[in-house]
Amino acid sequence: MAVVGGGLAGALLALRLAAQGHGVDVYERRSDPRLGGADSGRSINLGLSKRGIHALTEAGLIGEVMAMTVTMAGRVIHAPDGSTRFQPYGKDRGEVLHSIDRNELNQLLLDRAEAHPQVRLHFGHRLVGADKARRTLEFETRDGARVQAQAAWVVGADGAFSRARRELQRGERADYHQEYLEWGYKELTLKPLADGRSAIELEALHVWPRSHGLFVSHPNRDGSHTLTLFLPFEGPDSFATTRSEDEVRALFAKYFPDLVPLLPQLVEEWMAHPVGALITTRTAPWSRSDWMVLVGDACHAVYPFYGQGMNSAFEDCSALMAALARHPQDRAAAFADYERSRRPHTDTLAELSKANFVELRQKVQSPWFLARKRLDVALNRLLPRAWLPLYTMIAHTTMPYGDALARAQRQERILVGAGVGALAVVGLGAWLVLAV
Ligand SMILES: Cc1cc2nc3c(=O)[nH]c(=O)nc-3n(C[C@H](O)[C@H](O)[C@H](O)COP(=O)(O)OP(=O)(O)OC[C@H]3O[C@@H](n4cnc5c(N)ncnc54)[C@H](O)[C@@H]3O)c2cc1C
Ligand SMILES: NC(=O)C1=CN([C@@H]2O[C@H](COP(=O)(O)OP(=O)(O)OC[C@H]3O[C@@H](n4cnc5c(N)ncnc54)[C@H](OP(=O)(O)O)[C@@H]3O)[C@@H](O)[C@H]2O)C=CC1
Ligand SMILES: Nc1ccccc1C(=O)C[C@H](N)C(=O)O
Repeated sequence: MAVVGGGLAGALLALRLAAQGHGVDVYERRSDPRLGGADSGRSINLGLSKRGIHALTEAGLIGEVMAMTVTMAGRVIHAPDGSTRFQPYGKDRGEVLHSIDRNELNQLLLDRAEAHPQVRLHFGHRLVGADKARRTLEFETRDGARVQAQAAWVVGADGAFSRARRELQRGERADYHQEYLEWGYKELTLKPLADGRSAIELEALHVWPRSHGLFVSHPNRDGSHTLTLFLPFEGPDSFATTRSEDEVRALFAKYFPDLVPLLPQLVEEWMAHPVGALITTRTAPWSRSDWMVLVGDACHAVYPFYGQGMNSAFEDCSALMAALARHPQDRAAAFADYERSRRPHTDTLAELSKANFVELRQKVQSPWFLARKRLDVALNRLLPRAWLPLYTMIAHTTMPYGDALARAQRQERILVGAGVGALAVVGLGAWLVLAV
């Protein structure tokens, strides 16, 4: 069988399938990232949380992966006046996120996959076509040659701009919805101090929320942080209007003055680094007969603001493996079962990811929002089984995303009901006092 895409989900799934006895050919468009080189990917680092941890545990890799991470105990919010405020990610040190370099993680997964005798990796192979009737895939290699491969069945794990999805849907009654965010992103590096210490709190995700831009940073083990600036593509103070050195300096002086002394290479990095686009996709079906099935961003790309893209892609691998185990004799039924049980929840994740953009940009500075967060954590400490904040359920449990949202909405209704009740009691009390 074949896996298209040797990224995060593709490499993990290859390993899991090989462990079940499948012979797996992995086709990856890039050259081998372990050899370095220009197209070995960007330096994005990612927040690993419970769902990803669970899937990596199933694959027996969690020990090695954890050794590559930096703990993020909470968010540090940087206000425009330079003051900071810490918001923990959960009720205790067990409820944290883990920052990991995507390239390092990908390389580890590829190493482990390649070490399995049942796995063969083919780099520099870009999927360009598929013949569903003949069960063949067509790839373009680095030198522009076309090669064909026969595959008993195929997993499309080729990311947000998936070619496998396009091929799966060709000539079918299929849905595809893609939404672009009007904001793009650019990565910058906040280097460690001369003595190797981090210039800002290491064990946290940092956020600089502004009306017109948002910086988020993930820590690295060497004390540096990868900063991601989210900014509108067009309009005033946008990527379109920030092109010259003076424009870059002016943007930072206006919105992020506290970052300027920490980024001596700001202008050089700004000029050298690309602006990335962000999309949300929804698609159906996720599979075709017993031949092809999609996982990860290929079937549900989400905005990165909840930090769940990779985690949900890894969770897909677990869900697909479980569905295959439930239907050992009927792969088509396994694919359909996987999609049925999973798609409503990844649809919910897409909405949650959009909502967290608003939370990070606007809400995190509101006193009302912060009080509400604190109440959530306090109730969770008091009633650890009965009361679970939404963030806790998404980041620190494997509860299906849709169930987590429904439960959070029920809790919200209880809180509103209790608030209205409390107000009514106070009001009644006041009336009685006045009436006597
Ligand atoms: C700025 C940013 C921050 C993020 N932060 C987080 C975070 O904190 N936590 C989190 O969980 N997620 C995060 N994500 C999301 C995460 O990166 C993705 O969800 C994750 O990489 C998806 O994994 P995947 O295996 O589905 O796809 P990918 O990891 O993209 O792998 C797809 C692979 O397929 C290959 N490929 C593509 N086309 C072809 C083709 N035609 N033929 C062969 N191979 C092909 C690609 O080269 C790639 O290697 C973030 C994303 C961004 C952009
Ligand atoms: N949800 C999201 O919005 C995002 C998710 N991601 C995820 O992270 C993964 C890796 O990220 P990264 O290495 O930065 O990926 P890139 O942004 O470098 O994209 C990888 C490839 O996808 C194709 N591509 C990029 N943008 C578009 C577009 N607008 N329309 C069509 N094709 C496009 C290009 O292929 P070609 O050169 O052949 O044209 C590009 O080389 C992605 O595969 C994706 O799954 C990444 C960015 C955004
Ligand atoms: N990975 C990201 C990339 C960009 C923006 C935010 C994130 C986050 O993970 C935010 C985190 N989940 C938070 O809620 O604080």
